[in-house]
Amino acid sequence: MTGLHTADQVRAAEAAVLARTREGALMQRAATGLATVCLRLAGRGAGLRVVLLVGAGGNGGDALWAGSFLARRGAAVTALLLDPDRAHPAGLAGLRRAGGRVVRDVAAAGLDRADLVLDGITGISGRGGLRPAAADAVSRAVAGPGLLVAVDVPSGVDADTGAVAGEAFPAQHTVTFGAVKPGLVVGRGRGYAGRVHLVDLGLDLPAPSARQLTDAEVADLLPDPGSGDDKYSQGVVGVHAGSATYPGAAVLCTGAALRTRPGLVRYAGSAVDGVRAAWPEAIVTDGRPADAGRVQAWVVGPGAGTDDEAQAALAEVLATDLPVLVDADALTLLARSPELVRGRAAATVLTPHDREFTRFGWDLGADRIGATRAAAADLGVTVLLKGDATVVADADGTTFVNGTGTPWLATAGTGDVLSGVVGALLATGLPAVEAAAAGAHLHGRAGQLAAAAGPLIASDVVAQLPAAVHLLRTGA
Ligand SMILES: NC(=O)C1=CN([C@@H]2O[C@H](COP(=O)(O)OP(=O)(O)OC[C@H]3O[C@@H](n4cnc5c(N)ncnc54)[C@H](O)[C@@H]3O)[C@@H](O)[C@H]2O)[C@@H](O)CC1
Ligand SMILES: Nc1ncnc2c1ncn2[C@@H]1O[C@H](COP(=O)(O)OP(=O)(O)O)[C@@H](O)[C@H]1O
Ligand SMILES: [K+]
Repeated sequence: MTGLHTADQVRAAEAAVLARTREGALMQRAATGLATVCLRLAGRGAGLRVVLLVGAGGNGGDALWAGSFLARRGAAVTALLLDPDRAHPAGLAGLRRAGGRVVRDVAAAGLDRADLVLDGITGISGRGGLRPAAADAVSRAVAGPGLLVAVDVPSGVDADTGAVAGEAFPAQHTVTFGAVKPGLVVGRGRGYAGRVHLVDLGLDLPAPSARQLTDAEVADLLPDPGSGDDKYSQGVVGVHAGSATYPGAAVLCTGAALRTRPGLVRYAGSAVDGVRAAWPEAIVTDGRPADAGRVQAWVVGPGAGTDDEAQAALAEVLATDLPVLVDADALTLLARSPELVRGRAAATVLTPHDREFTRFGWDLGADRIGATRAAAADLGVTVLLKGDATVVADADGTTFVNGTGTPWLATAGTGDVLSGVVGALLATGLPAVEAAAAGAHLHGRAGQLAAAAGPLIASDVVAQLPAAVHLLRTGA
């Protein structure tokens, strides 16, 4: 598990270490880790042309100390001071002692011929978009040839939310200290962080504010059937999806449920012919959900339409004492009568994309974790907010950020596949927030496998689910 810790959590943990170590020791530990990653990425120290973008705070201090370390390894290091009067004094003196050059004029920094640019403008205390001088230096760094490495957090990115208010440093790598911050893996910040490298500072951290699952953890949530299992004991999932006009959603959702946990999938709805033809393994009825037979969880909504019949089916499954996943058209219906889920005793999982999310009247600003948590608390449900980094939150605040997937998943029908995957996991009896987070992880891995063969369509993701389960278990 990767724990995601907020800036305040890291600051508090750092304060405890600062109180018992000599001055500067923690920063030098961070800077040594940073320089070590830089040497690995660059492949050499000798002759390396390094430019440090140095802001007014501790983040600039890290860059300066890492610069002295690199200079001692033979690198030609230039520090560009963006706020010269406030540059970290000890870090600056250290760099000068190591033979580094210090400039105030961006034109003199050599960004047009740098091998490596270290962004030490702002870290966890940065606020808002970059100020003009910093923004100018960043755009020159981007135009130049150097590898772009952010120190702790890409400057201009909010460490907690990933919000980017103006200009920001588009890092290829981010070397972060003590803990991974949420803003590096969610929202727009994810795109600015590039590959994230964690330098362990030995901090005593509290419980993380959010978590990212690993392959092995998701594999543990998907145990193989045992000798005592039969087709019912692994959890039976019911799917109410599709319509005569949109049979595809029913086929994708049912197929995804079968490919995730092929015990038994029951389908109820008007796309019955299409489902039967595609998946002879499913047990189908063209009647209402109540006619389908016993299930342990329901998926309702993909392609199901918003007519009276769809409304009745939604009300019917929500009136059961079973876990229910509400997606797509059923979200449009639910947004009109959210009282249907308030106070349900069994779990309800909502899987909106951005437009479906705002239909509930919830604000979706730049803080996707905060918005998802607030929505979950509002209705007392589990919310899975889709996106390039899908966020899952429970009403009690438990939060996961998904770390798998590919932009190729931005294609019609992949959301229907996700519903089937999560529905199947809900039927196995997993707590809703774990089923949703594990389902998003598995769906993303299946998408990555499908994308490896070229542009993917949603049925490719269904086809790759068994291989993705294998990958989670074996790493291969
Ligand atoms: N205190 C310590 O011993 C340690 C500090 N660490 C580093 O220190 C950082 C935190 O340092 P600070 O709290 O001093 O603050 P930061 O270095 O994160 O930045 C705050 C400074 O940047 C300026 N600033 C804020 N927003 C800006 C914007 N939009 N454009 C331009 N400038 C802006 C402010 O004037 C402020 O002085 C961490 O991210 C980490 O890199 C690490 O070295 C770990 C140890
Ligand atoms: N840029 C992206 N990068 C990664 N995954 C994405 C991206 N855009 C969308 N996805 C994923 O693709 C799926 C799309 O779901 P959805 O919008 O409901 O599509 P549909 O309704 O056509 O099935 C979600 O799982 C979402 O997280
Ligand atoms: K930075």
